[in-house]
Amino acid sequence: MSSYKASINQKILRALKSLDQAVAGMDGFMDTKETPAILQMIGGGKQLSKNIIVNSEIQYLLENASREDIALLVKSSGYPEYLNVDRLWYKYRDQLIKQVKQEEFQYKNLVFLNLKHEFLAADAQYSKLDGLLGRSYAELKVDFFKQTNPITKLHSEQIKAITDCSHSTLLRARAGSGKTTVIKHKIDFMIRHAGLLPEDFMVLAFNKAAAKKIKNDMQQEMGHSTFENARTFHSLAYRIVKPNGKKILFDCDDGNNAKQTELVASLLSEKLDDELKQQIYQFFHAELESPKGLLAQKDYDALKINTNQSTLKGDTVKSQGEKWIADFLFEHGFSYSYERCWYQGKKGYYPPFSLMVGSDYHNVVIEYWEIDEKAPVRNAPEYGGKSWEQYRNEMQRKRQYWKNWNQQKPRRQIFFLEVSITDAAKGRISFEQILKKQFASISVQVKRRSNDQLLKEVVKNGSPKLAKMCTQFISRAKKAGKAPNDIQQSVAPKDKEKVFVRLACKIYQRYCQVLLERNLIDFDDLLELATKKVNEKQGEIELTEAHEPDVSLNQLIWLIIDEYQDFSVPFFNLVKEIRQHNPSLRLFCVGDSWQAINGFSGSNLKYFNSFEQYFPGANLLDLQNNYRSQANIVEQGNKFMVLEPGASSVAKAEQVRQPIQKYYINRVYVEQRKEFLHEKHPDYHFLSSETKNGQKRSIDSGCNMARIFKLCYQLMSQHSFIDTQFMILARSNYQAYGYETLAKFKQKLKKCFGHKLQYFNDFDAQVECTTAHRSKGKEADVVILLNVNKKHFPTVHPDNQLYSVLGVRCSLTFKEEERLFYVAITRAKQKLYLLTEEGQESEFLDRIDAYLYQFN
Ligand SMILES: Nc1ncnc2c1ncn2[C@@H]1O[C@H](COP(=O)(O)OP(=O)(O)OP(=O)(O)O)[C@@H](O)[C@H]1O
Repeated sequence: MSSYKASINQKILRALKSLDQAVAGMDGFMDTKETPAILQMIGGGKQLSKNIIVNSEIQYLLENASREDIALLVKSSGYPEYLNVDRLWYKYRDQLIKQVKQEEFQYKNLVFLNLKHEFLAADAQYSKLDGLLGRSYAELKVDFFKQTNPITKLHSEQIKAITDCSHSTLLRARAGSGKTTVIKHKIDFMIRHAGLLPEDFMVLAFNKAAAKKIKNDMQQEMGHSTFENARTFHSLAYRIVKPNGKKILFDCDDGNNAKQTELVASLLSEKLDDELKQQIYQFFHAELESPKGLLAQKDYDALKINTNQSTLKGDTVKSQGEKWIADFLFEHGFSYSYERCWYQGKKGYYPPFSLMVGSDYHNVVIEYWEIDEKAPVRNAPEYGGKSWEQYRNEMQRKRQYWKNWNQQKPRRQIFFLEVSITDAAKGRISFEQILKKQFASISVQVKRRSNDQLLKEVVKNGSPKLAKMCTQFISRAKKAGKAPNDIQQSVAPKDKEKVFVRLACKIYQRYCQVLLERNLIDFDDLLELATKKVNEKQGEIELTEAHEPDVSLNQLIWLIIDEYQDFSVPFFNLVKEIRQHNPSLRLFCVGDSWQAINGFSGSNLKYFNSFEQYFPGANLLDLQNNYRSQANIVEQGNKFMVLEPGASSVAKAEQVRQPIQKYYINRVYVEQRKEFLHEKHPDYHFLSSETKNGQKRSIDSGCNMARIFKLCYQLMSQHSFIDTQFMILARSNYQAYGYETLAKFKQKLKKCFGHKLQYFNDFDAQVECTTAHRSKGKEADVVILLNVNKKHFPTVHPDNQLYSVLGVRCSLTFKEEERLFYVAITRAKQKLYLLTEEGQESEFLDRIDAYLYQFN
């Protein structure tokens, strides 16, 4: 018999004995030494009827055992024969239930009375009773909450978390399950029932906006006007360190490291000897090594499909072959447009390179083919989802397109040059010779620009990017506790990575020196200094500013951490140090392992997955329901993450089930023919132009942005402008042309609505344009996700390979991209639109049910 079953049987027998005696009219008894103490506890000083304990056992029996079970058990256990099970069962059952209910009611009232007056003290006592009583104490607290908040809409699973008082708790829950809601109600509840003050709590959020929202909601929604203490880790560290005299190297405590990047950029330019210039050139010239063999096949495939190569000019292209062409053109002074749109009917065709050679219009087009047409073995392009035959047919169509073009436009001839993987097979030098011959065949002589000129331009174009990469390198190295020398001594990386690591270490060394010389500290230093100071002062640290209520680290009662899945080494060290000196500080962490998306800033899921290891004796709680989104969105989110460990979510929101809609952006037609366009034309607002020297010219050739604006406009117009909240999400801030920030994108989108703008209640408040990363914790009725294309979702940035000495792995990056997509799609309450391009669909789209729609 399993030990579980044995313990149940024992419980039944014990209850049976009590039942027997209760029926015999005896006062209930319990042969345990603890009894008086327990009764004392429940009664809060008063002695309660012993029957309460006994009755809870009887109730257990009545609820858990059938008559047959009992008879069997009695027989097998050699229980006194005078016990007549039938008599007990039928004659006294109802009477006993009534009695039990009545006594339970009294008991509950007493417990509630104590909880009401002194929740924490009572809780400390009662929590020990769990297991001895008929039902769990946590459930009893849920009843208490409901009695004191009769009109609450909160679910029992949420109330359990709200009333939980464990020393360390991790609340695990998926998107939209009400984690933030629990935090707010927990503080509110404890203020009302545990006699705590707003300043007894500190909430740590992962960005400034989230901290501000919690603070505002606590003040306005929950009515605790003096609640101030919701902040980011960096703000906490700042308040601990109070770095008088030292200047802090950041703009805000929001992970925005613009000032740090600026400093690194200045170091890059001030130390620019010839050797460094050469190294920078070498870095941008080298292509990323294929990590085949170092990665599992699946990860390698994902990397190949989803990575770009950066070029000497500073843009990104899709393959190594394209990079070689781009660099060749750059080194030989050709300016090119990458993936310019040429129309095939209403559909766009985007050959990789369009050039103007000795002409004022694009007259040379270069294609790079990813198959070997002549090889006997018909290998399909390695990645791209097309068979050899499909690819070949497409090549033929494209060739025909240029033939037709030249026949139809004899005065605007296009030279169509083709190179392929066959030409690339013998390496870069041989490939460049072939390109030279191609140009010679159309009578264009090519000449390499001077070294000086090339170095100057590459350094100028590449420095901003390199500065960002070095900043990232420095920050990762610091978080990993590695000094420049440690890194240089570790295993030598390969080629491009080697050039980068050498360069980055040089800058890192200089960066540390400059910080010392200029008395500066950065984000990472700040957290380290904070931990040291808590140690030195043994936690006796005041956090407050003039107008705020006093908050001292050692007097805090509850530390609440939101988005705990993004916890990192420096955060853990700081929390551990604070608790060292305030050991009774309760820790309540909430998070979702499916939403861990901050690996790039050093967060590590180990703190979430092994919570009990880091906080021994911890209590783990779960929320299963999703209250935000309509059922289909919840189910598609679950489906997308099906291979990830952990429970999925159950839809609870009462909204109409609707399909997820997918749109091809390249099927949106925007009128751009001058003869049809005038200010009143409906498409006019979607186009973008700039005026230079009095001349108006389009900045959106191919109307790539116009299509996005038009589709967003059309989709948003399906909903009420008065009260709908819209969220437009992009993988990164960069869009295109003049819309290099999402703020600018929003300004333009606003203009697209023309006179219809008046129908919005407040366009700026109702429409949010942001990145998938920044959308975490937010929600909207309607979400439009842009660019659900290859190389965007997922963006497995090839640069990640450059940080492998610091433990960064492509496979981990890919997982993080999946989680980012999950975050993005689960922001939607009612409607989710996914915008993609035909032929460029993200592989993520295959993993959810999204249906293709189109506007006419
Ligand atoms: N019991 C409930 N009944 C109805 N709505 C609820 C309930 N709990 C939370 N909500 C609502 O569900 C939505 C999601 O809640 P909340 O933002 O707290 O979830 P979350 O777990 O923090 O989400 P995420 O992790 O995705 O940021 C909010 O609109 C909130 O008001």
